[in-house]
Amino acid sequence: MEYSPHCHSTQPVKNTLFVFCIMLSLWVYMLYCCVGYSSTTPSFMMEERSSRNPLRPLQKQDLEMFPKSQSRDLLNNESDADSKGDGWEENKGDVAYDQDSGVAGAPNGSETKKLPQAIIIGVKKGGTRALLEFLRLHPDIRAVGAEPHFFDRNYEKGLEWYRELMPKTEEGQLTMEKTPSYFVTKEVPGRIHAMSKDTKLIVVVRDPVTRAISDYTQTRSKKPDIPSFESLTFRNITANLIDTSWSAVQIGMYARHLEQWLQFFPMSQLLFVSGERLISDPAREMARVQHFLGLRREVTHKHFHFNPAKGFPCLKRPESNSKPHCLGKTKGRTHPNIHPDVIQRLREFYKPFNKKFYHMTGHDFGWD
Ligand SMILES: Nc1ncnc2c1ncn2[C@@H]1O[C@H](COP(=O)(O)OS(=O)(=O)O)[C@@H](OP(=O)(O)O)[C@H]1O
Repeated sequence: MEYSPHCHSTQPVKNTLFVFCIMLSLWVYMLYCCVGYSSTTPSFMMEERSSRNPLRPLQKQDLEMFPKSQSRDLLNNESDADSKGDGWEENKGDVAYDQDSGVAGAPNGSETKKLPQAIIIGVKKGGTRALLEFLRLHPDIRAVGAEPHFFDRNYEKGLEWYRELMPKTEEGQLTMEKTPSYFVTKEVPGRIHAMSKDTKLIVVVRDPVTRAISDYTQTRSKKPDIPSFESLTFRNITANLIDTSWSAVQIGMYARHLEQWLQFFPMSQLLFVSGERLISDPAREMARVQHFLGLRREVTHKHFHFNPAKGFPCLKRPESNSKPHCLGKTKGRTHPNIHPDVIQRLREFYKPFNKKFYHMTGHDFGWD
């Protein structure tokens, strides 16, 4: 056998090649792992979401619609529990009232998402949630449960973004939403008019003094250390000067805000619902609202059951024996006792605004 020097000289090359191959395999394996990990990241997010809502994967709009911090005004513009659509206390899992879930009345092919034809534009703490939930009993109304805040906080997202938030409707059904801050936001009337000059506007109004206390009570429930209602009410207590820059006071100057709306809409397109009567005689107030919306009177006294312990009407389904459904704990909070002199001073302050408001609307709400 012939000895080959060539054979000896190729051995180191083979070794180097072998090491190179192993390193290359390791490198490819590591690369594969990295790509594999990043592709699983979104599905982790979906899993987390789907454990809470098995019907729908996480969507971009879920992250954008209610940014964590919406706070602007330390004392009043805090993100409200109601913004998320704080519904009925006892109907968790009750599909009959849950229009957003897509479970009740499964959509058929003819359903589409439309921009709202009617909007509850205010006022904060007026009883807007109760009104929206009462309206949702009507078969010809579909409403988004959460407050979209499109015309005041999300306008730059565009009308398509807004339309996407709406529930699907069939021909002849009305689309609605409620965002109580619209009534007091200067830019909103013009923006709603630009969407549709025919939009019907509903305002639930309540005695401005009680409304201010309700507003303060809500803020204090989240920030217990805020100053007293009395001290926030006055700009200068010795001069007896009311602080009109405090939004709890400012929102109740209804006549001022209404003037802004009347620059864009005729009075006939606005309906003022009494927050007080929505509690004492909900069926009558609902008859007015349904008439204004051009709908059959479907929601009637049969749907309401007054709960004496809560002091509010709750909803019942006339056709069933199930327990009436009441609004959740964030509605009907106990108000703090306010010094009677401060109440009296606020009453004097609001008197001219109320008088003007009664005159403008042609309706005495009986707050004075
Ligand atoms: N049926 C029924 N059940 C419970 N609560 C009712 C009802 N009807 C009207 N109200 C009154 O609604 C007040 C809250 O108003 P809003 O829903 O407009 O508040 S919010 O602006 O959306 O946070 C809330 O105010 P507070 O009592 O001050 O909490 C209620 O008085």
